[in-house]
Amino acid sequence: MKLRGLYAVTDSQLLAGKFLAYVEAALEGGVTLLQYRDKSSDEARRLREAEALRNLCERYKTQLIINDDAELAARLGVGVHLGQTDGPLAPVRALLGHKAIVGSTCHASLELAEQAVNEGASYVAFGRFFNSSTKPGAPSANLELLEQARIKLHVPICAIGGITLENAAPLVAHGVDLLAVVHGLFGADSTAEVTRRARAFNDLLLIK
Ligand SMILES: Cc1ncc(COP(=O)(O)OP(=O)(O)O)c(N)n1
Ligand SMILES: Cc1nc(C(=O)O)sc1CCOP(=O)(O)O
Ligand SMILES: [Mg+2]
Repeated sequence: MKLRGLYAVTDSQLLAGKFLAYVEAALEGGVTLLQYRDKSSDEARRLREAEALRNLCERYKTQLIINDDAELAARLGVGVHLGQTDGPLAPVRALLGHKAIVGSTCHASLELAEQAVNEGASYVAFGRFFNSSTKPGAPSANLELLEQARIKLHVPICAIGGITLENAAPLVAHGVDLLAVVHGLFGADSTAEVTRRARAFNDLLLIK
């Protein structure tokens, strides 16, 4: 299966009080991957919310990815996204099996990306490409990196960090398959606007 499209990433603060309504609005507009990103240590809430997202994703035929937490991903039978400080990829690939989606943060490094692919990553994520209010301190990446990545790597390429409808087109033109977005999708003032934005991201990626 070729991974290409909008990669919606949740944010617990931004979505407080409207979590499932906004996520469903995004799914309504079309989401290829949905990442549950919750940096809290409230395990009971994390399990509850992740289960609710898995049910929603099943209804919309969207793939759920859990950020950071391979154990939770294994428990739910879904994918996982790991950063450079979230532990090694190979044992997680072994835990989740060959069909699971396992993503890896590679910042602006082709070397990290090649290593991730060798360890079994399903996609590699580069960023941040623009200023991000969600993660202002993330290291920055640029468009030239994407051209080299497109030539060297044979897995889907994900871009993240400050992506909006206004600045995403050059990323797509430089070969990005997955646009990972928090604020540019969920920082909307209505569910209707979230759905409109999701559709517009898909239009940018020429996805029906
Ligand atoms: C799609 C995607 N790309 C990058 C990240 C960042 O992962 P990481 O560096 O582990 O940082 P946290 O998100 O865990 O704070 C991501 N989550 N998703
Ligand atoms: C979670 C995350 N990781 C990043 C990286 O560069 O690795 S940037 C980022 C935040 C993405 O949120 P927004 O779309 O609101 O900028
Ligand atoms: Mg992480």
